[in-house]
Amino acid sequence: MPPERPEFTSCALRSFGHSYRHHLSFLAFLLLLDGGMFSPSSPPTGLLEKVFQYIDLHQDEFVQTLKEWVAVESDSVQPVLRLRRELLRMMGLAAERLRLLGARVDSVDAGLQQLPDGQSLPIPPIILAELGDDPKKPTVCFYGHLDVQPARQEDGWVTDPHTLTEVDGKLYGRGTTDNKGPVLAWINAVSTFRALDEDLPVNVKFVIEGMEEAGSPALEELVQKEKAGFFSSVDYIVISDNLWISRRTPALTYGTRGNSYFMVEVKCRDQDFHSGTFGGILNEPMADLVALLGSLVDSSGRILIPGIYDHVAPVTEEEKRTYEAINLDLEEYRKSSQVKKFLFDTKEELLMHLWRYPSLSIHGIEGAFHEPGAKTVIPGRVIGKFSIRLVPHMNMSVVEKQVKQHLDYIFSKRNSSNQMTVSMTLGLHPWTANTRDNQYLAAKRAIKTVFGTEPDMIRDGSTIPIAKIFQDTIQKSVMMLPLGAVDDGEHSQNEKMNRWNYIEGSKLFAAFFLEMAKLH
Ligand SMILES: NCCCC(=O)N[C@@H](Cc1c[nH]cn1)C(=O)O
Ligand SMILES: [Zn+2]
Ligand SMILES: [Zn+2]
Repeated sequence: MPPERPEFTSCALRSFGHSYRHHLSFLAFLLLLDGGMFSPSSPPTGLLEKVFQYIDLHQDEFVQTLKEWVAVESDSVQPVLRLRRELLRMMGLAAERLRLLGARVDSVDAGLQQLPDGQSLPIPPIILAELGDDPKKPTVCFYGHLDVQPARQEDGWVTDPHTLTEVDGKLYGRGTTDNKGPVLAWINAVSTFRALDEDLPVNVKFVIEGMEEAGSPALEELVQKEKAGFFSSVDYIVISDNLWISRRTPALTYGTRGNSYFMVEVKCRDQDFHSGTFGGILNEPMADLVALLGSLVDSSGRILIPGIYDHVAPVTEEEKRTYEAINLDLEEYRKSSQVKKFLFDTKEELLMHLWRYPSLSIHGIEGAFHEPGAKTVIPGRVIGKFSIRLVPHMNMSVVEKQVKQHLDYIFSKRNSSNQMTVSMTLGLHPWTANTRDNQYLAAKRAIKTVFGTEPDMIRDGSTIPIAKIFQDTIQKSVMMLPLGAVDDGEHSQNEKMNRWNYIEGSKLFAAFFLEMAKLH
Protein backbone atom coordinates (compact mmCIF):
# COMPACT_ATOMS: atom_id res chain seq x y z
CA MET A 1 0.00 0.00 0.00
CA PRO A 2 1.33 3.45 -0.77
CA PRO A 3 1.22 5.64 2.33
CA GLU A 4 -2.16 7.05 3.24
CA ARG A 5 -3.68 9.21 0.53
CA PRO A 6 -2.17 7.42 -2.44
CA GLU A 7 -5.26 8.70 -4.18
CA PHE A 8 -3.65 12.12 -4.31
CA THR A 9 -1.26 11.04 -7.00
CA SER A 10 -1.75 10.70 -10.66
CA CYS A 11 -0.08 7.29 -10.56
CA ALA A 12 -2.47 5.82 -8.06
CA LEU A 13 -5.39 7.42 -9.79
CA ARG A 14 -4.36 5.73 -12.99
CA SER A 15 -5.86 2.54 -11.62
CA PHE A 16 -9.30 4.17 -11.68
CA GLY A 17 -9.05 4.08 -15.44
CA HIS A 18 -9.63 7.79 -16.01
CA SER A 19 -7.61 10.28 -17.94
CA TYR A 20 -5.33 12.65 -16.08
CA ARG A 21 -7.82 15.51 -16.24
CA HIS A 22 -10.59 13.31 -14.87
CA HIS A 23 -8.24 12.38 -12.06
CA LEU A 24 -7.92 16.00 -11.14
CA SER A 25 -11.64 16.49 -10.71
CA PHE A 26 -11.72 13.33 -8.61
CA LEU A 27 -8.77 14.72 -6.67
CA ALA A 28 -10.73 17.88 -5.91
CA PHE A 29 -13.57 15.70 -4.63
CA LEU A 30 -11.17 13.80 -2.36
CA LEU A 31 -9.72 17.02 -1.06
CA LEU A 32 -13.17 18.16 -0.03
CA LEU A 33 -13.72 14.88 1.78
CA ASP A 34 -10.37 15.24 3.49
CA GLY A 35 -11.03 18.72 4.77
CA GLY A 36 -8.42 20.14 2.42
CA MET A 37 -5.34 19.20 4.40
CA PHE A 38 -3.24 19.20 1.24
CA SER A 39 -3.77 22.13 -1.07
CA PRO A 40 -4.20 20.97 -4.65
CA SER A 41 -1.35 21.87 -6.94
CA SER A 42 -2.16 23.43 -10.26
CA PRO A 43 -2.43 20.69 -12.88
CA PRO A 44 0.70 20.10 -14.88
CA THR A 45 0.43 21.50 -18.35
CA GLY A 46 2.36 21.15 -21.59
CA LEU A 47 5.65 19.36 -21.32
CA LEU A 48 5.27 18.52 -17.64
CA GLU A 49 1.91 16.87 -18.27
CA LYS A 50 3.47 14.79 -21.06
CA VAL A 51 6.35 13.84 -18.79
CA PHE A 52 4.06 12.80 -15.94
CA GLN A 53 1.85 10.78 -18.24
CA TYR A 54 4.87 9.00 -19.67
CA ILE A 55 6.13 8.13 -16.19
CA ASP A 56 2.69 6.85 -15.16
CA LEU A 57 2.38 4.74 -18.29
CA HIS A 58 5.86 3.26 -17.97
CA GLN A 59 5.89 2.71 -14.24
CA ASP A 60 5.89 -1.08 -14.52
CA GLU A 61 9.05 -0.92 -16.64
CA PHE A 62 10.66 1.32 -14.03
CA VAL A 63 9.72 -1.16 -11.32
CA GLN A 64 11.08 -4.01 -13.45
CA THR A 65 14.49 -2.32 -13.71
CA LEU A 66 14.50 -1.80 -9.95
CA LYS A 67 13.75 -5.51 -9.61
CA GLU A 68 16.74 -6.37 -11.79
CA TRP A 69 19.00 -4.12 -9.73
CA VAL A 70 17.73 -5.43 -6.39
CA ALA A 71 18.50 -8.96 -7.64
CA VAL A 72 22.20 -8.08 -7.58
CA GLU A 73 23.57 -8.72 -4.10
CA SER A 74 25.84 -5.68 -4.16
CA ASP A 75 26.83 -5.86 -0.49
CA SER A 76 29.96 -3.77 0.11
CA VAL A 77 30.06 -4.39 3.86
CA GLN A 78 31.20 -8.02 3.90
CA PRO A 79 34.64 -8.08 2.31
CA VAL A 80 34.38 -11.33 0.37
CA LEU A 81 35.25 -11.96 -3.26
CA ARG A 82 31.85 -13.33 -4.27
CA LEU A 83 30.06 -10.19 -3.12
CA ARG A 84 32.71 -7.92 -4.55
CA ARG A 85 32.11 -9.56 -7.93
CA GLU A 86 28.40 -8.85 -7.54
CA LEU A 87 29.22 -5.25 -6.79
CA LEU A 88 31.34 -4.98 -9.93
CA ARG A 89 28.46 -6.49 -11.91
CA MET A 90 26.09 -3.92 -10.39
CA MET A 91 28.32 -1.03 -11.42
CA GLY A 92 28.57 -2.54 -14.92
CA LEU A 93 24.76 -2.68 -15.22
CA ALA A 94 24.46 0.96 -14.16
CA ALA A 95 27.18 2.10 -16.56
CA GLU A 96 25.42 0.25 -19.38
CA ARG A 97 22.09 1.84 -18.49
CA LEU A 98 23.61 5.31 -18.57
CA ARG A 99 25.31 4.62 -21.91
CA LEU A 100 21.93 3.57 -23.33
CA LEU A 101 20.61 6.95 -22.19
CA GLY A 102 23.25 8.56 -24.34
CA ALA A 103 25.49 9.63 -21.47
CA ARG A 104 29.26 9.77 -21.70
CA VAL A 105 30.31 7.30 -19.03
CA ASP A 106 33.65 6.93 -17.36
CA SER A 107 34.09 4.01 -14.94
CA VAL A 108 37.01 5.25 -12.88
CA ASP A 109 39.28 2.64 -11.37
CA ALA A 110 39.23 3.10 -7.60
CA GLY A 111 42.10 0.82 -6.62
CA LEU A 112 42.16 -1.79 -3.89
CA GLN A 113 40.67 -2.09 -0.44
CA GLN A 114 43.26 -3.34 2.04
CA LEU A 115 41.75 -5.75 4.55
CA PRO A 116 42.96 -6.19 8.14
CA ASP A 117 44.18 -9.74 7.37
CA GLY A 118 46.61 -8.39 4.76
CA GLN A 119 44.44 -9.40 1.78
CA SER A 120 42.93 -6.92 -0.62
CA LEU A 121 39.80 -6.63 -2.70
CA PRO A 122 39.03 -4.42 -5.70
CA ILE A 123 37.04 -1.28 -4.94
CA PRO A 124 34.32 -1.09 -7.60
CA PRO A 125 34.87 1.66 -10.17
CA ILE A 126 33.18 4.97 -9.51
CA ILE A 127 30.91 6.03 -12.34
CA LEU A 128 31.28 9.59 -13.59
CA ALA A 129 28.75 10.23 -16.32
CA GLU A 130 27.45 13.28 -18.13
CA LEU A 131 24.65 14.13 -20.46
CA GLY A 132 24.58 17.55 -22.10
CA ASP A 133 27.05 20.39 -21.93
CA ASP A 134 24.99 23.37 -23.01
CA PRO A 135 26.61 26.45 -21.41
CA LYS A 136 23.18 28.14 -21.27
CA LYS A 137 21.82 25.45 -18.93
CA PRO A 138 22.66 24.78 -15.31
CA THR A 139 24.60 21.60 -14.63
CA VAL A 140 23.11 19.47 -11.91
CA CYS A 141 25.14 16.58 -10.56
CA PHE A 142 23.43 13.65 -8.86
CA TYR A 143 25.29 11.52 -6.34
CA GLY A 144 24.04 8.06 -5.40
CA HIS A 145 25.30 4.62 -4.43
CA LEU A 146 24.45 1.13 -5.59
CA ASP A 147 26.02 -0.91 -2.84
CA VAL A 148 23.76 -2.19 -0.09
CA GLN A 149 23.82 -3.38 3.48
CA PRO A 150 24.00 -7.16 4.02
CA ALA A 151 20.64 -8.94 4.04
CA ARG A 152 19.75 -12.58 4.58
CA GLN A 153 16.21 -13.90 4.69
CA GLU A 154 16.94 -15.76 7.94
CA ASP A 155 17.63 -12.41 9.64
CA GLY A 156 13.87 -11.87 9.68
CA TRP A 157 12.94 -10.86 6.17
CA VAL A 158 9.43 -11.90 5.22
CA THR A 159 10.46 -12.14 1.56
CA ASP A 160 13.77 -12.90 -0.15
CA PRO A 161 15.73 -9.62 0.22
CA HIS A 162 17.15 -9.88 -3.29
CA THR A 163 13.85 -10.61 -5.02
CA LEU A 164 11.87 -7.41 -5.28
CA THR A 165 8.38 -8.32 -4.07
CA GLU A 166 5.43 -5.97 -4.27
CA VAL A 167 2.83 -6.22 -1.53
CA ASP A 168 0.09 -3.58 -1.26
CA GLY A 169 2.11 -1.04 -3.23
CA LYS A 170 5.26 -1.62 -1.18
CA LEU A 171 8.32 -2.75 -3.09
CA TYR A 172 10.26 -4.92 -0.64
CA GLY A 173 13.92 -5.68 -1.23
CA ARG A 174 17.40 -4.72 -0.06
CA GLY A 175 18.46 -1.46 -1.68
CA THR A 176 15.00 -0.43 -2.85
CA THR A 177 15.12 2.80 -0.84
CA ASP A 178 18.85 2.84 0.01
CA ASN A 179 19.81 3.76 -2.63
CA LYS A 180 18.97 1.90 -5.85
CA GLY A 181 15.40 3.26 -6.06
CA PRO A 182 16.38 6.94 -5.85
CA VAL A 183 19.28 6.45 -8.31
CA LEU A 184 16.87 4.86 -10.75
CA ALA A 185 14.26 7.58 -10.15
CA TRP A 186 16.81 10.14 -11.34
CA ILE A 187 17.60 7.95 -14.37
CA ASN A 188 13.86 7.48 -15.03
CA ALA A 189 13.42 11.25 -15.06
CA VAL A 190 16.25 11.72 -17.54
CA SER A 191 15.15 8.80 -19.70
CA THR A 192 11.62 10.21 -19.88
CA PHE A 193 12.85 13.40 -21.56
CA ARG A 194 14.95 11.27 -23.93
CA ALA A 195 12.07 8.92 -24.73
CA LEU A 196 9.78 11.86 -25.47
CA ASP A 197 12.49 13.31 -27.66
CA GLU A 198 12.44 16.44 -25.53
CA ASP A 199 15.45 18.58 -24.80
CA LEU A 200 16.80 17.96 -21.29
CA PRO A 201 16.18 21.20 -19.36
CA VAL A 202 19.51 20.88 -17.52
CA ASN A 203 22.92 19.37 -18.12
CA VAL A 204 23.10 16.26 -15.97
CA LYS A 205 26.08 14.64 -14.33
CA PHE A 206 26.17 11.47 -12.26
CA VAL A 207 28.54 10.30 -9.56
CA ILE A 208 27.60 6.74 -8.67
CA GLU A 209 29.69 4.70 -6.32
CA GLY A 210 29.61 1.18 -4.91
CA MET A 211 31.26 1.54 -1.51
CA GLU A 212 29.08 4.01 0.40
CA GLU A 213 28.05 1.47 3.02
CA ALA A 214 31.73 0.74 3.61
CA GLY A 215 32.69 4.38 4.15
CA SER A 216 33.35 5.46 0.52
CA PRO A 217 37.08 4.71 0.72
CA ALA A 218 38.05 6.11 -2.70
CA LEU A 219 35.51 8.84 -3.25
CA GLU A 220 37.08 11.81 -1.53
CA GLU A 221 40.33 11.36 -3.42
CA LEU A 222 38.44 11.20 -6.71
CA VAL A 223 36.46 14.36 -5.91
CA GLN A 224 39.73 16.17 -5.12
CA LYS A 225 41.35 14.85 -8.29
CA GLU A 226 38.41 15.79 -10.50
CA LYS A 227 37.78 19.18 -8.91
CA ALA A 228 39.20 21.00 -11.91
CA GLY A 229 37.99 18.31 -14.35
CA PHE A 230 34.62 16.57 -14.13
CA PHE A 231 33.37 18.83 -11.33
CA SER A 232 34.52 22.15 -12.78
CA SER A 233 31.27 22.66 -14.69
CA VAL A 234 28.98 21.44 -11.90
CA ASP A 235 26.67 24.13 -10.52
CA TYR A 236 24.56 22.09 -8.09
CA ILE A 237 24.80 18.73 -6.38
CA VAL A 238 21.77 16.67 -5.42
CA ILE A 239 21.85 13.70 -3.05
CA SER A 240 18.82 11.51 -2.47
CA ASP A 241 20.09 9.12 0.19
CA ASN A 242 17.88 9.81 3.18
CA LEU A 243 14.20 9.64 4.10
CA TRP A 244 11.24 11.89 4.79
CA ILE A 245 10.19 12.27 8.39
CA SER A 246 6.68 11.24 7.47
CA ARG A 247 4.93 8.55 5.49
CA ARG A 248 3.04 11.15 3.46
CA THR A 249 4.66 14.54 3.48
CA PRO A 250 7.69 15.04 1.26
CA ALA A 251 10.78 16.65 2.70
CA LEU A 252 13.85 18.65 1.83
CA THR A 253 16.94 18.13 3.94
CA TYR A 254 19.32 20.94 4.85
CA GLY A 255 21.62 19.40 7.44
CA THR A 256 23.11 16.18 8.72
CA ARG A 257 25.06 15.29 11.82
CA GLY A 258 28.66 14.14 11.63
CA ASN A 259 30.13 11.17 13.45
CA SER A 260 33.25 10.32 15.41
CA TYR A 261 33.67 6.59 15.88
CA PHE A 262 35.71 5.16 18.75
CA MET A 263 37.19 1.80 19.60
CA VAL A 264 38.24 1.10 23.17
CA GLU A 265 40.26 -2.07 23.60
CA VAL A 266 40.79 -3.73 26.98
CA LYS A 267 43.31 -6.53 26.93
CA CYS A 268 44.60 -9.01 29.45
CA ARG A 269 46.03 -11.47 26.92
CA ASP A 270 45.22 -12.65 23.41
CA GLN A 271 43.60 -15.92 24.49
CA ASP A 272 40.35 -16.44 26.37
CA PHE A 273 40.23 -17.94 29.90
CA HIS A 274 38.09 -20.62 31.57
CA SER A 275 36.00 -18.81 34.18
CA GLY A 276 36.22 -21.76 36.56
CA THR A 277 39.99 -21.77 36.42
CA PHE A 278 40.63 -18.04 36.38
CA GLY A 279 37.39 -16.41 37.55
CA GLY A 280 37.99 -14.39 40.74
CA ILE A 281 41.77 -13.96 40.46
CA LEU A 282 42.14 -11.39 37.71
CA ASN A 283 40.66 -8.16 36.33
CA GLU A 284 38.33 -9.29 33.60
CA PRO A 285 38.60 -7.23 30.42
CA MET A 286 34.86 -7.39 29.86
CA ALA A 287 34.11 -6.01 33.34
CA ASP A 288 36.49 -3.11 32.70
CA LEU A 289 34.96 -2.50 29.32
CA VAL A 290 31.38 -2.59 30.55
CA ALA A 291 32.31 -0.02 33.22
CA LEU A 292 33.96 2.17 30.60
CA LEU A 293 31.01 1.96 28.23
CA GLY A 294 28.61 2.49 31.12
CA SER A 295 30.31 5.77 31.98
CA LEU A 296 29.58 7.42 28.66
CA VAL A 297 25.91 8.30 28.68
CA ASP A 298 23.14 8.44 31.28
CA SER A 299 19.63 7.04 31.08
CA SER A 300 18.23 10.37 29.90
CA GLY A 301 20.53 10.29 26.88
CA ARG A 302 22.90 12.94 28.23
CA ILE A 303 26.53 12.36 27.31
CA LEU A 304 28.66 12.24 30.46
CA ILE A 305 31.99 13.18 28.88
CA PRO A 306 33.06 16.47 30.50
CA GLY A 307 33.01 19.44 28.11
CA ILE A 308 31.31 17.61 25.24
CA TYR A 309 28.44 20.13 24.96
CA ASP A 310 30.71 23.21 25.27
CA HIS A 311 30.78 24.10 21.57
CA VAL A 312 27.30 22.99 20.53
CA ALA A 313 25.60 25.91 18.74
CA PRO A 314 23.01 27.58 20.99
CA VAL A 315 19.35 27.28 19.93
CA THR A 316 17.80 30.48 18.56
CA GLU A 317 14.11 31.44 18.64
CA GLU A 318 14.03 31.41 14.83
CA GLU A 319 15.42 27.90 14.80
CA LYS A 320 12.83 26.74 17.35
CA ARG A 321 10.07 27.88 15.00
CA THR A 322 11.44 25.59 12.27
CA TYR A 323 10.83 22.56 14.48
CA GLU A 324 7.35 23.76 15.34
CA ALA A 325 6.55 23.91 11.62
CA ILE A 326 7.34 20.24 11.03
CA ASN A 327 4.26 18.13 10.56
CA LEU A 328 5.23 15.16 12.72
CA ASP A 329 2.74 13.02 14.55
CA LEU A 330 4.84 11.93 17.51
CA GLU A 331 2.51 9.10 18.46
CA GLU A 332 2.45 7.67 14.95
CA TYR A 333 6.23 8.01 14.74
CA ARG A 334 6.60 6.23 18.09
CA LYS A 335 4.26 3.42 17.10
CA SER A 336 5.81 2.90 13.68
CA SER A 337 9.24 2.79 15.33
CA GLN A 338 7.92 0.18 17.80
CA VAL A 339 9.43 2.07 20.74
CA LYS A 340 7.50 2.07 24.03
CA LYS A 341 8.58 5.57 25.04
CA PHE A 342 11.01 8.08 23.60
CA LEU A 343 13.29 10.11 25.86
CA PHE A 344 11.44 13.31 24.93
CA ASP A 345 7.76 14.10 25.04
CA THR A 346 7.45 16.97 22.59
CA LYS A 347 8.01 17.01 18.86
CA GLU A 348 10.41 19.96 19.17
CA GLU A 349 12.59 18.31 21.83
CA LEU A 350 12.66 15.06 19.91
CA LEU A 351 13.67 16.72 16.65
CA MET A 352 16.35 18.80 18.33
CA HIS A 353 17.88 15.73 19.92
CA LEU A 354 17.89 13.93 16.61
CA TRP A 355 19.21 16.76 14.51
CA ARG A 356 21.00 19.49 16.42
CA TYR A 357 22.38 17.93 19.61
CA PRO A 358 25.10 15.32 19.80
CA SER A 359 24.22 11.76 20.77
CA LEU A 360 26.33 8.84 21.89
CA SER A 361 25.51 5.29 20.81
CA ILE A 362 27.14 2.06 21.93
CA HIS A 363 27.36 -0.30 18.98
CA GLY A 364 28.98 -3.51 20.07
CA ILE A 365 31.74 -5.49 21.66
CA GLU A 366 34.20 -7.44 19.55
CA GLY A 367 35.55 -10.52 21.30
CA ALA A 368 32.53 -10.94 23.54
CA PHE A 369 30.70 -14.25 23.71
CA HIS A 370 27.39 -13.57 22.00
CA GLU A 371 26.05 -16.85 20.66
CA PRO A 372 23.13 -18.76 22.24
CA GLY A 373 24.08 -21.14 25.03
CA ALA A 374 26.02 -20.77 28.27
CA LYS A 375 29.74 -20.80 27.51
CA THR A 376 31.81 -20.25 30.68
CA VAL A 377 34.41 -18.07 29.06
CA ILE A 378 36.31 -14.98 30.18
CA PRO A 379 37.23 -13.15 26.99
CA GLY A 380 40.92 -12.23 27.12
CA ARG A 381 40.66 -9.16 24.91
CA VAL A 382 37.58 -7.13 24.02
CA ILE A 383 36.96 -4.05 21.92
CA GLY A 384 34.05 -1.75 22.68
CA LYS A 385 32.66 0.32 19.83
CA PHE A 386 30.76 3.56 20.23
CA SER A 387 30.25 6.75 18.31
CA ILE A 388 29.26 10.33 18.91
CA ARG A 389 27.08 12.12 16.38
CA LEU A 390 28.56 15.57 15.93
CA VAL A 391 26.71 18.83 15.35
CA PRO A 392 27.67 22.40 14.52
CA HIS A 393 30.03 23.76 16.01
CA MET A 394 31.72 20.84 17.74
CA ASN A 395 35.39 20.41 17.03
CA MET A 396 36.44 16.89 16.08
CA SER A 397 39.91 16.94 17.62
CA VAL A 398 38.59 18.49 20.83
CA VAL A 399 35.99 15.72 21.01
CA GLU A 400 38.69 13.10 20.49
CA LYS A 401 40.74 14.55 23.33
CA GLN A 402 37.73 14.80 25.66
CA VAL A 403 36.77 11.15 25.03
CA LYS A 404 40.29 9.88 25.63
CA GLN A 405 40.73 11.93 28.80
CA HIS A 406 37.41 10.72 30.16
CA LEU A 407 38.11 7.04 29.47
CA ASP A 408 41.65 7.35 30.91
CA TYR A 409 40.14 8.79 34.08
CA ILE A 410 37.44 6.10 34.45
CA PHE A 411 39.93 3.33 33.73
CA SER A 412 42.51 4.69 36.19
CA LYS A 413 39.87 4.64 38.96
CA ARG A 414 39.45 0.87 38.47
CA ASN A 415 43.11 0.10 39.24
CA SER A 416 42.92 -2.64 36.65
CA SER A 417 46.05 -4.49 35.57
CA ASN A 418 44.68 -4.73 32.02
CA GLN A 419 45.78 -2.54 29.16
CA MET A 420 43.37 -0.01 27.67
CA THR A 421 43.79 1.59 24.23
CA VAL A 422 41.39 4.15 22.77
CA SER A 423 41.35 5.18 19.12
CA MET A 424 39.08 7.37 17.02
CA THR A 425 38.75 5.40 13.81
CA LEU A 426 36.41 7.67 11.87
CA GLY A 427 35.82 11.41 11.90
CA LEU A 428 32.98 12.75 9.77
CA HIS A 429 31.93 16.38 9.91
CA PRO A 430 28.32 17.64 10.11
CA TRP A 431 26.84 19.37 7.05
CA THR A 432 24.41 22.25 6.68
CA ALA A 433 23.07 23.88 3.53
CA ASN A 434 21.94 27.34 2.54
CA THR A 435 18.22 26.85 1.93
CA ARG A 436 17.93 30.20 0.15
CA ASP A 437 19.86 28.70 -2.71
CA ASN A 438 18.20 28.40 -6.15
CA GLN A 439 18.03 24.63 -6.09
CA TYR A 440 16.13 24.59 -2.80
CA LEU A 441 13.66 27.00 -4.34
CA ALA A 442 13.35 24.83 -7.47
CA ALA A 443 12.90 21.68 -5.37
CA LYS A 444 10.18 23.32 -3.26
CA ARG A 445 8.29 24.31 -6.40
CA ALA A 446 8.68 20.83 -7.90
CA ILE A 447 7.42 19.24 -4.67
CA LYS A 448 4.41 21.52 -4.68
CA THR A 449 3.66 20.54 -8.28
CA VAL A 450 3.97 16.80 -7.76
CA PHE A 451 2.67 16.37 -4.22
CA GLY A 452 0.49 19.46 -3.83
CA THR A 453 2.11 20.44 -0.56
CA GLU A 454 5.07 22.30 0.92
CA PRO A 455 7.91 20.03 2.02
CA ASP A 456 8.91 19.47 5.60
CA MET A 457 12.22 21.26 5.93
CA ILE A 458 14.25 18.70 7.83
CA ARG A 459 17.69 17.81 9.02
CA ASP A 460 18.92 14.24 9.34
CA GLY A 461 20.40 12.70 12.44
CA SER A 462 22.67 10.41 10.47
CA THR A 463 25.69 11.23 8.36
CA ILE A 464 26.17 11.43 4.63
CA PRO A 465 29.88 12.23 4.58
CA ILE A 466 30.04 13.04 0.89
CA ALA A 467 27.74 16.06 1.33
CA LYS A 468 30.34 17.94 3.34
CA ILE A 469 33.16 16.72 1.11
CA PHE A 470 31.39 18.00 -2.01
CA GLN A 471 30.55 21.28 -0.32
CA ASP A 472 34.11 21.89 0.87
CA THR A 473 35.89 20.67 -2.25
CA ILE A 474 33.72 21.86 -5.10
CA GLN A 475 32.26 24.76 -3.15
CA LYS A 476 28.90 24.48 -4.84
CA SER A 477 25.44 24.14 -3.37
CA VAL A 478 24.62 20.66 -2.08
CA MET A 479 20.99 19.67 -1.54
CA MET A 480 19.41 16.52 -0.16
CA LEU A 481 16.12 15.68 -1.82
CA PRO A 482 14.85 12.43 -0.29
CA LEU A 483 12.22 10.24 -1.94
CA GLY A 484 11.63 7.50 0.61
CA ALA A 485 9.08 7.42 3.43
CA VAL A 486 10.00 7.38 7.12
CA ASP A 487 9.03 3.71 7.47
CA ASP A 488 11.15 2.40 4.59
CA GLY A 489 13.49 0.60 6.99
CA GLU A 490 16.85 1.35 5.42
CA HIS A 491 19.55 -0.99 6.77
CA SER A 492 16.81 -3.01 8.43
CA GLN A 493 14.94 -6.22 7.67
CA ASN A 494 12.12 -5.82 5.13
CA GLU A 495 13.50 -2.64 3.59
CA LYS A 496 11.00 -1.29 1.09
CA MET A 497 10.15 1.66 -1.07
CA ASN A 498 6.54 2.43 -1.88
CA ARG A 499 5.74 2.25 -5.57
CA TRP A 500 4.08 5.64 -5.03
CA ASN A 501 7.28 7.22 -3.71
CA TYR A 502 9.36 5.68 -6.49
CA ILE A 503 7.08 6.80 -9.30
CA GLU A 504 6.15 10.22 -7.88
CA GLY A 505 9.85 10.61 -7.03
CA SER A 506 10.73 10.08 -10.69
CA LYS A 507 8.23 12.82 -11.56
CA LEU A 508 9.68 15.03 -8.84
CA PHE A 509 13.14 14.85 -10.37
CA ALA A 510 11.72 15.64 -13.82
CA ALA A 511 9.77 18.63 -12.44
CA PHE A 512 12.90 19.73 -10.60
CA PHE A 513 14.89 19.81 -13.86
CA LEU A 514 12.26 22.10 -15.38
CA GLU A 515 12.18 24.39 -12.34
CA MET A 516 15.97 24.61 -12.32
CA ALA A 517 15.97 25.61 -15.96
CA LYS A 518 13.42 28.36 -15.24
CA LEU A 519 15.53 29.79 -12.45
CA HIS A 520 18.77 29.80 -14.37
N1 LIG B 1 19.83 8.10 5.73
C1 LIG B 1 21.15 8.11 5.22
C2 LIG B 1 21.97 7.25 6.07
C3 LIG B 1 23.36 7.14 5.56
C4 LIG B 1 24.14 6.40 6.57
O1 LIG B 1 23.68 5.40 7.10
N2 LIG B 1 25.35 6.89 6.88
C5 LIG B 1 26.17 6.29 7.89
C6 LIG B 1 27.54 6.88 7.68
C7 LIG B 1 28.45 6.57 8.81
C8 LIG B 1 28.61 7.32 9.89
N3 LIG B 1 29.53 6.70 10.63
C9 LIG B 1 29.89 5.62 10.00
N4 LIG B 1 29.24 5.55 8.87
C10 LIG B 1 25.62 6.65 9.25
O2 LIG B 1 25.70 5.79 10.14
O3 LIG B 1 25.13 7.77 9.45
ZN1 LIG C 1 22.53 5.19 1.45
ZN1 LIG D 1 22.83 2.94 3.79
